[in-house]
Amino acid sequence: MTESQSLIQARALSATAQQGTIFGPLDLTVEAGDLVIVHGARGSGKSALLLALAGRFRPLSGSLYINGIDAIADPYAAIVHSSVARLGNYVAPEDRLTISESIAERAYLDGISIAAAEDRANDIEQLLGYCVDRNVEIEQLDPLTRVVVSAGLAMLRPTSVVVIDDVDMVVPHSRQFEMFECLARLTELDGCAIITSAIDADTAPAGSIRIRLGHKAVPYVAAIHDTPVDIETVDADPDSPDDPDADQPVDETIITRTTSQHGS
Ligand SMILES: Nc1ncnc2c1ncn2[C@@H]1O[C@H](COP(=O)(O)OP(=O)(O)OP(=O)(O)O)[C@@H](O)[C@H]1O
Repeated sequence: MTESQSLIQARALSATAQQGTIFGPLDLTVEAGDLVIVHGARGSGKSALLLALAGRFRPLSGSLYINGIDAIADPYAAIVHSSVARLGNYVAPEDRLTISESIAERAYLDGISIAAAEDRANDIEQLLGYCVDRNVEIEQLDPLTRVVVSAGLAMLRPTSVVVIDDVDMVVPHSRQFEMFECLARLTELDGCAIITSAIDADTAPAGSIRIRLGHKAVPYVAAIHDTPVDIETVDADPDSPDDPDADQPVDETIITRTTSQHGS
């Protein structure tokens, strides 16, 4: 059953629909503490790839291990090790619930006690160094806090892989570096990995893995890079608006890792 200690190990992973390739093929290795940013144009397959890396997309070609479990042969065993914080229009915290109510709802859905969920919420707040008023409704939160709370709710049940789609949808560009830093810090809670999607990844913090998908969900020749790799060192300075992948071909899947240390 166990192929490696990596949280995710994908080889030649791809998904295809009648219309053509949705994403891939790609090789990817994700370790504990990794923040991954899947980016690309609308329709490039970001949501589908996030679903796949959470063990919730079928059919897939290639191989995919989540926490050492073969997610293609045994998806129900694999999804126990992953959690979805936000996915397209299908999964998202309910706007009109308060934080307290959201914690209780997520506890119920994840089969843990409310007391255990509240303890975890306290641990998360301690890790991040700030508290959120539990009586505030989700829709009243500022956009950055809303993304971080979404991730936190998905981590009330200890998990290895958290996916959170469209993180840049509501958070202004000027705060995206801070948002990614918060998400990177959250990975320290259990040594999990957080996999996000965004249109751009120019605010990716140092140490994160960027996966740029080709622009079209149609057949294309993908450049496959075995990761983690240091294809290039990227200036993760939040003041630098340049997309480090901007000069790369747009029809390829490109995986890069910034400098080797988080936050360095
Ligand atoms: N299960 C599926 N079966 C068939 N086609 C699919 C499936 N999932 C996604 N697709 C198609 O794959 C393409 C990529 O969709 P996806 O939603 O993953 O892209 P995206 O990059 O997340 O887009 P957006 O930025 O708009 O959220 C779309 O054309 C979509 O219709």
